[in-house]
Amino acid sequence: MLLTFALTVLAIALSAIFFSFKWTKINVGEDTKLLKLPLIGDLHSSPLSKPLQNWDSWADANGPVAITKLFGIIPVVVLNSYDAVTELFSRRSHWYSNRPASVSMEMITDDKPGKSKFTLMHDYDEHLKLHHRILAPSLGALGSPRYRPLIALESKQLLFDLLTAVRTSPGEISTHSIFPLLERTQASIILSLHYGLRIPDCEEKMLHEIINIQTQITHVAATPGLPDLIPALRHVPALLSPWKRAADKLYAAQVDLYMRLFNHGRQSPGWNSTKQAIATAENFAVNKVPDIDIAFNMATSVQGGMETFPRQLLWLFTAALHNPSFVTRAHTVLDEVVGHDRMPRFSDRAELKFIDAIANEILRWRPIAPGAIPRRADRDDELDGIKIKKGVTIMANAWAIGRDAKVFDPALGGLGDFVPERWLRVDGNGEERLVTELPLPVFGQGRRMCQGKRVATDGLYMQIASILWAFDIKPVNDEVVDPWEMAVAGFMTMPREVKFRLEPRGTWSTRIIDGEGRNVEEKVNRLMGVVDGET
Ligand code: HEM
Repeated sequence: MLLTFALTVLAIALSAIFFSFKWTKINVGEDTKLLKLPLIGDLHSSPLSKPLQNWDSWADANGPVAITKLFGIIPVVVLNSYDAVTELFSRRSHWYSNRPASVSMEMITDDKPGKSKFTLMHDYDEHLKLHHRILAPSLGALGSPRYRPLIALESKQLLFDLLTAVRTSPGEISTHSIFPLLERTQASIILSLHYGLRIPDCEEKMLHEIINIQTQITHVAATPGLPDLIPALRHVPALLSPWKRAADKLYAAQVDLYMRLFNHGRQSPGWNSTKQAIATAENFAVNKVPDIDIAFNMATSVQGGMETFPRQLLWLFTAALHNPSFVTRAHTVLDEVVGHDRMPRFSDRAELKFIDAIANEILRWRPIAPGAIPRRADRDDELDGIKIKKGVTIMANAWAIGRDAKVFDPALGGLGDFVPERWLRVDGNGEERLVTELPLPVFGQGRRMCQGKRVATDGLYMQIASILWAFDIKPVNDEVVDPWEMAVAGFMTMPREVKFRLEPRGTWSTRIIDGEGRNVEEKVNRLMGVVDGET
């Protein structure tokens, strides 16, 4: 009891110091050092509205492996080159496949150190391997193509929703106003496939319930709290600990939501990832996997797919306003391959390499998680003469790796510029091919890399092809867009609000969208194996 009391007093004192420090920093003006990005924080002194502006010069000055101290106390190793990240996360993956300890993430899933129910934060042990195995049949090379028909149908509704927005309030189109439409599209794809749960419109109550929980979790993951600084605080009982009370409340809300979703998946007609996960767990696990464990495994995947994708796609509009020449080329290619009588399809993909080149360039140029999701070193090590201490946090700088001149040839276009052509090569037969050997660092690397990469790249192909087939993206009043302007959301960066004009490319495109973009629900139900009249 005495220990508890002492800890609480210490915590309150530290909390006061911590928050007064944060408050003072935040109120000193735009261009001073501020807490902006998780981990990257204020290391590189960029202005608040352009949080990555000085990140390139910081990485250049500090070399491929940089050791820095967050708040002057917490050491962080930043990997700024593809060679460095490949050496540690792929070749030495045995010691670099765990996340830094996150007491808060363990508290909000009511679990022990390294055992967060959230797959993303769990240590790489037999249990996590089982989680990966459970997801693989849905998200891996064999499973992910199942998503394509659904991605294609939801992209049709996306065009219909965008057209409706243009018709109802043409002057209001902006990255902020269309974000909910992109968010609905991705949520519907991911939730239909995980639980057989379609999201027909942006107002759907369940959509907002899920987003609300996800936002709270990302906030906890990206903003270390006092129990992360003083792990013993996790043992203070709820009665005395505001952190424990808040964590218990969030855990209870998650259990309630994830179990409802899990049961929906189990009971829905037709195939979905929940049913697949239950079957895989029965086949491979030595002991029965508790439902709650599978429910959190699904929820991690859902959050991975929903939070990232729409923010990444939003950069398409900024890129188009900043560098319209690629849109002109995309229109020419789409007109040749798809024409004006139908929407783009997955079967066009081999001839629409330029669309995949645009998708890859968006992921390279503006990786939404510029510092990826951090790892921890599990032994004392050394790289390029830099000593890495066991337990230290390691960050793969996806932003810098996408600008690594040893990997991406600057002769094909400035590495800070948006140049989709760098992803195309003419082979020995004179055929243009998509370059697949270059890395996409935004998905991470090694054993903990993104499990949903295929679903994400398939979605980008189809949604970019559909949007550019249907619309022209033009500036309002010749306004010049500054692509350095970004907002920070958890571990992610997204474009600041930009107004633009979304112009249908012709009556042919509006006619087809009006015809095919309505009543997607019925087709999705058929696809998902829902008998007419049932849901
Ligand atoms: C543009 C879209 C996406 C981006 C940028 C992205 C990015 C990431 C990153 C950076 C990681 C951590 C990688 C590492 O530590 O090396 C990750 C992990 C993960 N992602 Fe994604 N992701 C995307 C889409 C998706 C989708 C569509 C799904 C599923 C449907 C998904 C599921 C997951 C899962 C389950 C993990 C956890 C892997 C682990 O910790 O072992 N992601 N993602």
